[in-house]
Amino acid sequence: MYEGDIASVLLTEDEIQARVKELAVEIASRYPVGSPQGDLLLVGVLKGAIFFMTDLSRALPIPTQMEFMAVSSYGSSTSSSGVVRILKDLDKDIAGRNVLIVEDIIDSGLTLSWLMRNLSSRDPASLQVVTLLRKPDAVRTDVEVSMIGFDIPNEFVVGYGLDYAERYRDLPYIGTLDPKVYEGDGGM
Ligand SMILES: O=P(O)(O)OC[C@H]1O[C@H](OP(=O)(O)OP(=O)(O)O)[C@H](O)[C@@H]1O
Ligand SMILES: Nc1nc2[nH]cnc2c(=O)[nH]1
Repeated sequence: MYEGDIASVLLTEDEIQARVKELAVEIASRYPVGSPQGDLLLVGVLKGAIFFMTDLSRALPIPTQMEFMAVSSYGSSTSSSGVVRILKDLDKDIAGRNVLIVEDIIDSGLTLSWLMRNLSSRDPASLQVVTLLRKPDAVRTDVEVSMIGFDIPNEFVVGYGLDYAERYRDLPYIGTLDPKVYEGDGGM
């Protein structure tokens, strides 16, 4: 699939799945079952986190509920516009709940720091973040992310939910794109 478009495989399907299971154990140890705040509420950030969210929720040995929010700051470019837009808001009130934001990637950190501010203002009992991937620039942002799948180099990656111009999300692994794909698009 996508013959010739992928320059290198950064994380194989097996590596991703093994790490997701480890993260699930870590998360379960942080949230006691039967807490007065009810089941842990996973807030998946669409569209990129879709596969991470579904794999993680099924690997978690504790009951969870799911909400989704769609935000966009990239459009069809490979760098953040810096302007975060809500494309779909949560369906439910999160006041008093234990909320875990499920992100696919933290790159500039703009999306996450905006999300943290936005969701904190809705008075959850607790608000934490798990991200599958983190890039070097994200380390400089003010948001504390305690659960990280992989620290990756500063390269534009696709697959396992991550797209370039809406393509490649359906790859089961994470890889880098051959420059020929975005040359001429003005995206990089
Ligand atoms: O740390 P940042 O530089 O803000 O980048 C991270 C965000 O960028 C991607 O979303 P995108 O806006 O591309 O939307 P998508 O998930 O629908 O592809 C990704 O899913 C993160 O949410
Ligand atoms: N597909 C994709 N989306 C991103 N959003 C922020 N960084 C990235 C990246 O490296 N790849």
